[in-house]
Amino acid sequence: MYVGRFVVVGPEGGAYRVSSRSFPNRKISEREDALTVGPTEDAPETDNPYVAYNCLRVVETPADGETVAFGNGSHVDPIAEKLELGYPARDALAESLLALDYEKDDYDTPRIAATITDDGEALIGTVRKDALIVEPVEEPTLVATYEKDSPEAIEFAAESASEAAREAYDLEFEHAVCAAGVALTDDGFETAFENGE
Ligand SMILES: NC(=O)c1ncn([C@@H]2O[C@H](COP(=O)(O)O)[C@@H](O)[C@H]2O)c1NC=O
Repeated sequence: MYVGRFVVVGPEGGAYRVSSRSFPNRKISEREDALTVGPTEDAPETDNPYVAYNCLRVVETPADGETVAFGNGSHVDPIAEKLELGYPARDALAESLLALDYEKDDYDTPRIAATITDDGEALIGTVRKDALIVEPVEEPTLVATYEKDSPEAIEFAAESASEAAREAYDLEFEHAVCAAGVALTDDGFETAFENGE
């Protein structure tokens, strides 16, 4: 089954996977406190505005905590910036998803996102053409751009960021390209990525 991009999130960590039929020549790289999706050296040029973006950011909040935000597009930046300003995660997700709205491409591709605070409060969200959903999760939960476009529980056993990236990459959905993983540890959030090399 092809579900496009997806996030998995639970109170202890999560992952974001790029699956793509149209733009498979992409990889994740690390830049300061962000993981970024971008083209590989051999990727054909494109003017599609939706295929290069920060997919995961760890930010410090005014309350001296850390929160991680991840998702499938440019909305990850305003979510992270609002968290840095002290917005509740629910509001940062809802406002940013609604402001940018679903993608104006041939598929009306939904925007999907998740946040986890360092006290283990996890939220999942999506904005589709017909809905805005932001809800708390207590167990690993998946939302994807296509087919599985409402949050649903999923078995996800990863116990570290690199295991999360690997497990998301290996999930039985078609056209895996790359994946980012995050895990909450005693020292804060650790992140990792998997480019299938
Ligand atoms: N975030 C991404 O990595 C991403 N990759 C592709 N898209 C959008 O989704 C459309 C369909 O892509 P695909 O056939 O690879 O699933 C693309 O034309 C593009 O507008 C994306 N936008 C949202 O998921």
